[in-house]
Amino acid sequence: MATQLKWVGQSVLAVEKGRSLTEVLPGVPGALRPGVQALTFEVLRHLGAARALAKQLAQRAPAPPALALLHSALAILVGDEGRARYADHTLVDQAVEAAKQSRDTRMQAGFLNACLRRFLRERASLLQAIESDPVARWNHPEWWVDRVKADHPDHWQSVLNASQTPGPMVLRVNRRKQTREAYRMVLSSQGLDALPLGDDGLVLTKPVPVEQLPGFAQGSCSVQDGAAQIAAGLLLGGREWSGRDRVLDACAAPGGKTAHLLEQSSATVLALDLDPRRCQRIHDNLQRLGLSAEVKAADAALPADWWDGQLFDAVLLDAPCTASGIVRRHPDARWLRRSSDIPQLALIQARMLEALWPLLKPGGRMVYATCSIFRAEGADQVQAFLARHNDAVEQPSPGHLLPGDARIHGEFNDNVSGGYDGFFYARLDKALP
Ligand SMILES: C[S@@+](CC[C@H](N)C(=O)[O-])C[C@H]1O[C@@H](n2cnc3c(N)ncnc32)[C@H](O)[C@@H]1O
Repeated sequence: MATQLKWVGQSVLAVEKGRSLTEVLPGVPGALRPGVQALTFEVLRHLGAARALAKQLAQRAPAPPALALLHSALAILVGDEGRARYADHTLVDQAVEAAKQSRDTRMQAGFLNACLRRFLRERASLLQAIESDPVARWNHPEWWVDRVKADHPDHWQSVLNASQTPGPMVLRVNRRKQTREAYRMVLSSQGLDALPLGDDGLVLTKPVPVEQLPGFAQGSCSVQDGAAQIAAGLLLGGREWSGRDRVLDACAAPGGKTAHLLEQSSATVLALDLDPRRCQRIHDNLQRLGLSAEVKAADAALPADWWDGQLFDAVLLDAPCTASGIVRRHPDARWLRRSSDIPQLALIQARMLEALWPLLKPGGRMVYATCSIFRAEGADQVQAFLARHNDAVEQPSPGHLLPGDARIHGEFNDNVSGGYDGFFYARLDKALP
């Protein structure tokens, strides 16, 4: 366990320095990676409390590598999963061993030992001392807590709590290969229980590695949260689509929603993404699922560079955003983001909406989506767009889906478990002249 903790400390240090776990985790030795990932997620979910406790325990902070290890051990000691998995004294012993394993932290092993043992002795009073600190209480940066309060005054606590719970593993059944019910039976025959969600979704009662999913390599299903699975039906619902219909998926990589559009319709899809490496992932996903689309690496906000001049029947704009809705799956995001990211991203989203609206046929439809809970990237963005375009007609849409409590979302709520990621959806139809 000491070696695992050493890697956890290094991963947390990398996040504290501004690197994302998606970049960092591939550097962890393969055999250790699943355990290190699970523990690092646990640490990041309790980093606010751990930082506040470390300040109580050490008047002068040690060098960053030792501080990251101290934060890691404290976060595991206060987190529910860590407490369930390890006896307190074992964890402290192993954290001290971890410190001894690295040149960067070896000199601080004694200091770490003293801080952690003091925490065990004085746990109740130390936890009381940090109680009124919002960052320690909610384990998100203060600006984030304030923003969620302002944007969702009736639900802010449940939204912040939802970020502390790992999301369920949700599959999207490839309806071109089999019905959802048929695939559910196949899963069940292999001892995997799942409940239906939305049009094509199955929520596994217990997550498994994708290699254990029957037919995964042959394209029977994909892994995609229930909230992300709403896009295709919202864009395509209520009419038939043939190969003559042209659909643009403007920010498509890695191709989750592109594939769902193709599984649900025969429309001709153009999938764009700015990042050529991520475009390769669209190709790979479509190939595995037995689907095809035209894929282009291009800037959606600059149609002059890639558009052939033919109007689209439908446009999906799944815009780049803060990803504030999916923090339960990416617990590093809250510590990496800055509040200034919100207006910057909102400006990019507004530019994309402006650039793509003229490419839509009169009578055509656009779905604007972000995996964000912030209103500036959702409801406010769309209201501003509607004020600028009197040919845009807002259709019934889910609006802001909040993680952890989707029961508040009326007619779009088929999510009895409340298990969606946070998302925003608006469907805008272009009026006929
Ligand atoms: C939320 S992700 C899309 C997820 C995707 N729709 C799916 O369901 O798998 C946003 C994507 O937008 C891409 N992107 C960012 N700026 C862009 C731009 N100016 N033009 C096109 N794509 C862009 C990013 O590379 C990223 O892949």
